[in-house]
Amino acid sequence: MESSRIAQSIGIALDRFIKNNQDEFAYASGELSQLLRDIALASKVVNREINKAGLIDIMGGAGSQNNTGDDQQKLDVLANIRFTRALAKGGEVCALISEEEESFTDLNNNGKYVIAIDPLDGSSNIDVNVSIGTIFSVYRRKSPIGTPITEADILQKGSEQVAAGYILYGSSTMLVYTTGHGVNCFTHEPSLGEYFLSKERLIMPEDGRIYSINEGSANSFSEGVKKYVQYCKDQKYTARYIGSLVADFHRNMLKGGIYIYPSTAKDSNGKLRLMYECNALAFIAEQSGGKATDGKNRILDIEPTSLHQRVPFYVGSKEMVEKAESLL
Ligand SMILES: O=P(O)(O)OC[C@H]1O[C@](O)(COP(=O)(O)O)[C@@H](O)[C@@H]1O
Ligand SMILES: [Mg+2]
Ligand SMILES: [Mg+2]
Repeated sequence: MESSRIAQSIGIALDRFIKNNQDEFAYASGELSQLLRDIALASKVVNREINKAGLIDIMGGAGSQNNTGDDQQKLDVLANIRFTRALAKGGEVCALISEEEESFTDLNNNGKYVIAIDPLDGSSNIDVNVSIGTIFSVYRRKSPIGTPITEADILQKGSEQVAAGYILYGSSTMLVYTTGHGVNCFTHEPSLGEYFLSKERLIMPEDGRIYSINEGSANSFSEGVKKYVQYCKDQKYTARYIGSLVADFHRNMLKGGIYIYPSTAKDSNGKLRLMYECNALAFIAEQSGGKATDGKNRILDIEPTSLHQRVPFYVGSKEMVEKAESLL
């Protein structure tokens, strides 16, 4: 009796869900389904390694820097290898843009999709056992199959995404994604080694009472940002900042809140990268009823000019983002 109740209580498995919803995909011919499965598989391998962090030698710096000047952590490099390998083997992806690689990587010339990925998000939290993540965006290639990858394939606006998602390696491991038909969340069941649907067509609260911003840089915030932070305090909102974008975003999407990484004196365009952090979360935010801008412009309308460009990021509950914009 007990096992059937547990079986009943566990939602539908990711594979089955992808299959059942395949017709919703643009160009539904199975490749995008396979690609999502490849990402899920790689995330399980990375998850297993993260769970053993501290026991196996994956803590600490890798002794190298990536092209946005961040010190690479061993797990940044390892996660990058795992996802690159899984997508190369899967065969659906022609080019991969990664935070950890200077330029894009050619994978399968007959692949129909281009992926932009932040293999490990929240690197500063790896060694201290705080939630971290992976972020990915999926685009259709523009150039004919079998021909060389072009700039048009690589530098696409966020509004061109056919799918986007993230994996949150937290108290439980979750895969959250959209293909433009709402946002669905899957939770990893360790003993079965499979993802199961835990939240379907998730809706972000229109308003909220949580604000997430690194006030350590407050001295270099613009007057508008200072005004909005003060407004949040006057409203007695709760300040929450994990320092892992995926984790802060996920909490605010469930509870209602706003995450802000503004331009600062140090980074006039903020810190976060358009192609493999902001576009994916902007797509998910909008698909769950939220909003994502750079303070003025819709993130998904920003024309990318380089692989690793940064943008100021205001994302979360619609009314909170609009309030922030009104004070900027
Ligand atoms: O320490 P800061 O300046 O607040 O920055 C934290 C932000 O930087 C990031 O760690 C950047 O991402 P990466 O770890 O992938 O480089 C975000 O996850 C996080 O929100
Ligand atoms: Mg990141
Ligand atoms: Mg990263």
